[in-house]
Amino acid sequence: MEKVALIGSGNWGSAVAKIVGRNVVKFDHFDRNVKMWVFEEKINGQNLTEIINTKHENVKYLPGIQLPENIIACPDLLETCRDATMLIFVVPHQFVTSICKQLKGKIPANCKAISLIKGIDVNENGFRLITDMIQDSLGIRTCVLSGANIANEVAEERFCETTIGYRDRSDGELFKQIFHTPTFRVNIVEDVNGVELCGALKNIIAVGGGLVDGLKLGDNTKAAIIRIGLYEMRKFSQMFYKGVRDETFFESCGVADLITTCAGGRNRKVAEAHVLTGKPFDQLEQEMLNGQKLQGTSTAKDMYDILSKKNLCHEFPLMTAIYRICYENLPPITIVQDI
Ligand SMILES: NC(=O)c1ccc[n+]([C@@H]2O[C@H](COP(=O)([O-])OP(=O)(O)OC[C@H]3O[C@@H](n4cnc5c(N)ncnc54)[C@H](O)[C@@H]3O)[C@@H](O)[C@H]2O)c1
Ligand SMILES: O=P(O)(O)OC[C@H](O)CO
Repeated sequence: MEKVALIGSGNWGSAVAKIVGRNVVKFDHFDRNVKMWVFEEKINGQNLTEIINTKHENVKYLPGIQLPENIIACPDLLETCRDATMLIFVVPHQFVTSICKQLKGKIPANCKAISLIKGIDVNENGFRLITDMIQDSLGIRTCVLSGANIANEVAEERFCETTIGYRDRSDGELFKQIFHTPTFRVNIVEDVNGVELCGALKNIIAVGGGLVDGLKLGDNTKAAIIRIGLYEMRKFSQMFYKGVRDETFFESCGVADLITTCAGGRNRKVAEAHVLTGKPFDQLEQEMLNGQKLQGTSTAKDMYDILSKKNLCHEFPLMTAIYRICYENLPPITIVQDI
């Protein structure tokens, strides 16, 4: 019997909880109850976990969407994961290190994981993919899921696709069972690194998409940013991870996610507001996202740290320009002057 646990309950975590809660009851080999770890907070004096478990709605991060009653919100990370055999990591990437530290040695040996996180981990020793962090620190095989998946649209059951990257095909197929629905179509591919890098790097390009929207440069410019962005994403991925496949960039995790995120994502929205108001990104994140996290600016910084250390900035002019606009106060128009 497989037992699924969700680590995270933000906008995407809650949308995914709706899918997973409904899917596990369709198969005999899944336990029907799914615990979901919630980073506890008070909403009008009441714990968010209590609200989710009574109202069956995450009123802060996914308001208006009913969650299945077999999704059980839990404020204790170890309690959530203690007897799980399938872990779904769906938190902003900056929190993964601390979560893995807490889980080390505390989860069953037969556990498998999947990361729905779009970001990379950079420290003084270099950078790591989130799936590698989870796999190395917990000693469990880890897949990745990434695609053109704006959480609210997925939660409203509007048709879309997504991509699961696996190392072991049986893991890919098992995870597909808990995610695939007629309106959330899953394709599985044997390219964990490629799928994950697409999801992480597209957040930087989404900031670029928002900058050109704020500058009102029009659709041709936006298309150019998307094309150059896709080119730099593939170049970086294949430069650092030799097995990354060209075909992965044609999956939902690749070109489709880039289009969606440059059209309707949070990174795009906040970057546009940065141009229109002149306010810094961290202030706009606070003002506009109601506790949700922006990933694109911090990933742009992470990328710049990697590229500058390796003297490669000139090979990635778009990502470098986006970093400089976000962190060195360069005027937004330099996005089209420096590429
Ligand atoms: N929202 C989307 O449309 C979407 C879609 C696909 C992928 N993703 C990716 O999914 C991942 C999770 O994003 P999200 O949208 O679910 O989150 P979010 O930005 O909506 O919410 C932030 C979450 O972080 C939690 N949090 C705050 N402080 C914390 C701490 N110290 N430790 C642990 N958790 C803390 C909050 O409680 C909240 O659940 C990200 O990597 C994101 O890029 C998001
Ligand atoms: O809202 P964003 O910019 O974090 O993007 C959300 C998803 O990653 C789109 O697939």
